[in-house]
Amino acid sequence: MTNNSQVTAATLLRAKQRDEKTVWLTALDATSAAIAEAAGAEVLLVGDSLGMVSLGFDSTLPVTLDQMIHHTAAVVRGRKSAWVVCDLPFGSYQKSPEQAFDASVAVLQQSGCDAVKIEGGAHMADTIRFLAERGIAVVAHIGLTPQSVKKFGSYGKRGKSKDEQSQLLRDAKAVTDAGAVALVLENIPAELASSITASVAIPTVGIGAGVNCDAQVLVFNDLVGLSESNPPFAPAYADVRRVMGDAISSWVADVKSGNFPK
Ligand SMILES: Nc1nc(=O)c2c([nH]1)NC[C@@H]1CN(c3ccc(C(=O)N[C@@H](CCC(=O)O)C(=O)O)cc3)CN21
Ligand SMILES: CC(C)C(=O)C(=O)O
Ligand SMILES: [Mg+2]
Repeated sequence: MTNNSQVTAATLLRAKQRDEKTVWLTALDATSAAIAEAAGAEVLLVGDSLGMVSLGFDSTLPVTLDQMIHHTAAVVRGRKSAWVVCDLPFGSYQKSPEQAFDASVAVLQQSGCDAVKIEGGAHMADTIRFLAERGIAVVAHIGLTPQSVKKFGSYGKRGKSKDEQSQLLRDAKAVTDAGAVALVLENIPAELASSITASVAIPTVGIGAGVNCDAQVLVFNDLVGLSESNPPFAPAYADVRRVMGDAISSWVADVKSGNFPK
């Protein structure tokens, strides 16, 4: 899937059916979108993790719908053919299907993105169905759901007990039946992610969920080594934080010593 045609939900479904991996990456703005897409990312997820990696919050809870729209519109301006998904932020969709519909309409109209993502399983199935029946592409997200960190108290692995594992399997089926077009599986055992992937028709997108998912996603800043620290499941493939720091400190030294401009 490396041509320039527009990526759609159907592209991702076809890839699952052909057993081809797809690559998702978060993007924050037009620059990160262009870099990610040029390097081969097929889906750009404007994750609410941007509240932590770009906006300096200590969780994703303070992120607002307007902030998500602002960043998503920039990502849309920076992409060429990638599918752009916007995380609906905490508080913008949990109250009712109608509230989720209004938030989705605002995001789709004001940013030009392609799909919305919501956290939650069986308890969000009515909302997913409400949106899907009205023509909205919805990505679901189960396992570790960071917007519930105040309830669970940590970002630890989910699906460790048998009970939790069967609940997550039920969640995956419920969001699939409700019409979700893809399903993010975050920080769950690889074997569980593997059985979920085999038991649902829609593509699964793993982050900390092992190799047997249909797609993988990471947070842009973690992947390039720009974050101060990474989750245990997110390896840094470069040390961009050091590269940037070195460039800036060389320039600072040149300014101080009168060697800039030359
Ligand atoms: N930069 C960044 N990358 C992410 O992947 C990310 C964010 N931010 N912000 C929102 C959430 C939070 N995420 C996290 C953060 C920490 C762990 C982590 O350290 N997990 C440990 C256990 C931690 C604990 O028990 O408190 C683990 O072993 O799973 C996992 C996911 C994933 N998401
Ligand atoms: C890591 C992905 C799945 C996410 O929800 C985010 O970046 O906010
Ligand atoms: Mg998120």
